[in-house]
Amino acid sequence: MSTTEMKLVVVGAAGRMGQTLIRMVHGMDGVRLHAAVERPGSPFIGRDAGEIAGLGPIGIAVTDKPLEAFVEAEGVLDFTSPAGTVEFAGLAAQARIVHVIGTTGCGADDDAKIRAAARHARIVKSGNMSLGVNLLGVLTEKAARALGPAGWDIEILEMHHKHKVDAPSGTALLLGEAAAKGRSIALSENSVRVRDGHTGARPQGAIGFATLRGGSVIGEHSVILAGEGEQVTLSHSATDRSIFARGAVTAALWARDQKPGFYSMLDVLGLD
Ligand SMILES: NC(=O)C1=CN([C@@H]2O[C@H](COP(=O)(O)OP(=O)(O)OC[C@H]3O[C@@H](n4cnc5c(N)ncnc54)[C@H](OP(=O)(O)O)[C@@H]3O)[C@@H](O)[C@H]2O)C=CC1
Ligand SMILES: O=C(O)C1=N[C@H](C(=O)O)C[C@H](O)C1
Repeated sequence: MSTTEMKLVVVGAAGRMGQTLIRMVHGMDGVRLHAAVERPGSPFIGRDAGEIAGLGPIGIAVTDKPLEAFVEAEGVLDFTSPAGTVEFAGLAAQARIVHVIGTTGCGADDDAKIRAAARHARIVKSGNMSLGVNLLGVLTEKAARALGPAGWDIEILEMHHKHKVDAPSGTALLLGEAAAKGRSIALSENSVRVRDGHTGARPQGAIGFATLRGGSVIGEHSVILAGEGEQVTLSHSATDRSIFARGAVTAALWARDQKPGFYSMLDVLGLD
């Protein structure tokens, strides 16, 4: 068990999650902000990370040199974009450090590269870092298993702020995977992600997704289990982004003492 403060780098430091992470790392025991990174050409390069996050100056200027930041650090907190995350995973592997990935919308090629980086980096990746959503995933798996493969239809509904660029959300997909696991089926072969026009009747056993976007909603997710004459809804509401940042820092501290590999928040939280 490590006893010194863990030195963490926040990438995407000026983003919604980047700023939340800087405030969380600044206020938490056992961790210290080592560096803050944005892409070359960003107007935030050279500015004080604390000022951007609303803390006032903390003496850490935002840099566009991630590898220089990583080699002297122990972990990186990454809520950026799929392309950024693939690049940062390679650099975290070179630096042999922890890489906590909250970025959503990664494709199969991105995920293959991230898993390759996990030969040398300790990577924790999850579509949602909050305790509540990971508990909801466990409950969804149990409910899907208990209700059996047919008879009850599963629909996953999510709503997020108008700036979100990927759909369905990483959380919706995490919940879909949990439902599929409970039913012992592959989500990729049993999901309906879009409906429009004359769709025909609902395929039996499908897991459906519906996406809403608008305003400043941080994250709303419902798993609707629809039977004949009755319906069960399991849901989670995020009211503050600090739930994701707290989970990410918890994951970094946990991964510090693990072997290189690819882990999820279920491993971190002991829920698997
Ligand atoms: N797993 C979880 O618990 C959560 C996951 N998320 C996910 O985190 C991601 C970020 O969300 P959010 O903070 O709202 O988004 P923002 O757009 O507010 O922030 C993203 C930041 O990352 C920067 N960035 C993107 N690509 C790169 C790159 N290649 N190199 C360096 N910096 C880069 C952006 O810079 P620029 O503006 O220049 O592109 C921006 O500053 C999304 O994928 C979102 O779904 C969000 C909340 C919780
Ligand atoms: O983009 C967001 O904001 C969020 N993204 C994650 C997702 O795609 O599920 C997690 C959270 O819901 C907020």
